[in-house]
Amino acid sequence: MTTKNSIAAIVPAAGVGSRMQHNAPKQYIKLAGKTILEHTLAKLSQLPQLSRIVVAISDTDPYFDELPQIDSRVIRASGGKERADSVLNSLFFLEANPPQWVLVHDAARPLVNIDDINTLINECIKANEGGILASKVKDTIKRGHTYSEQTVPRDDLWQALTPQLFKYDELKSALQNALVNGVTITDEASAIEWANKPVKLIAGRSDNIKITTPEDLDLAGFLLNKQQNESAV
Ligand SMILES: Nc1ccn([C@@H]2O[C@H](COP(=O)(O)OP(=O)(O)OP(=O)(O)O)[C@@H](O)[C@H]2O)c(=O)n1
Ligand SMILES: C[C@](O)(CO)[C@H](O)COP(=O)(O)O
Repeated sequence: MTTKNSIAAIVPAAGVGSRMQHNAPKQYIKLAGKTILEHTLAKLSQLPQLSRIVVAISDTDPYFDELPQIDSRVIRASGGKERADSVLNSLFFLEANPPQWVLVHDAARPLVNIDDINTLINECIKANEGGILASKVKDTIKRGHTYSEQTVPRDDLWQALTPQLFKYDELKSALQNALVNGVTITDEASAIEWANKPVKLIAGRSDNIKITTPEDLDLAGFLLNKQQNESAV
């Protein structure tokens, strides 16, 4: 029996961080005194409406179990080959006692704003539709490889962020069907779109960056320190 409007978080944290070119997966890089994953989990622990926080971790990850416990709701699940596989594994992990909604948030996005997450949750539950945090594209976008072939009209272009919030049953079936059909899935919304279901776009702060390459670290470290100083006041 699924509790109405119950929400479980899923945190994909099983990547290797190849683009970061670091000797450990990027989610374990320390910024402002804690690992990126600890910062992200500390953010989600500020959401009382989350029943569980499932963290998808590689089975060969030697770091996660060494971290201090952030929140009693945090549970380790097995990651997968790709991000979508890690999310689907986490959905299967929850199937014995499924929530109504799942909030999927990248471990690599520790800067997320709590008010943005609450807005996403409130708007989606009010509309009874899934949705994502996204930020309007601010730059001119070009399509091409080594030469610009096209300037892409940007009036209705958004950059998808996380969290992404969807009904448990809808996301599980959409992800399974998309992956079985060989569809490239880089976020949960792309699976939901493939299933021809609506995805609400909720404007979120553009400093909710995904820490991906080395040049992201200085900015992320500065912003995490700033957030910690602000919350200490
Ligand atoms: N098989 C995977 C791959 C990625 N992720 C997670 O998905 C999030 C976003 O993915 P990305 O930024 O691409 O992380 P990596 O895959 O680790 O980075 P890279 O592509 O540079 O290897 C990260 O928190 C990452 O840990 C995951 O849980 N399982
Ligand atoms: C889910 C995501 O963060 C939305 O922008 C993005 O698609 C993850 O992509 P990645 O290549 O797995 O980092």
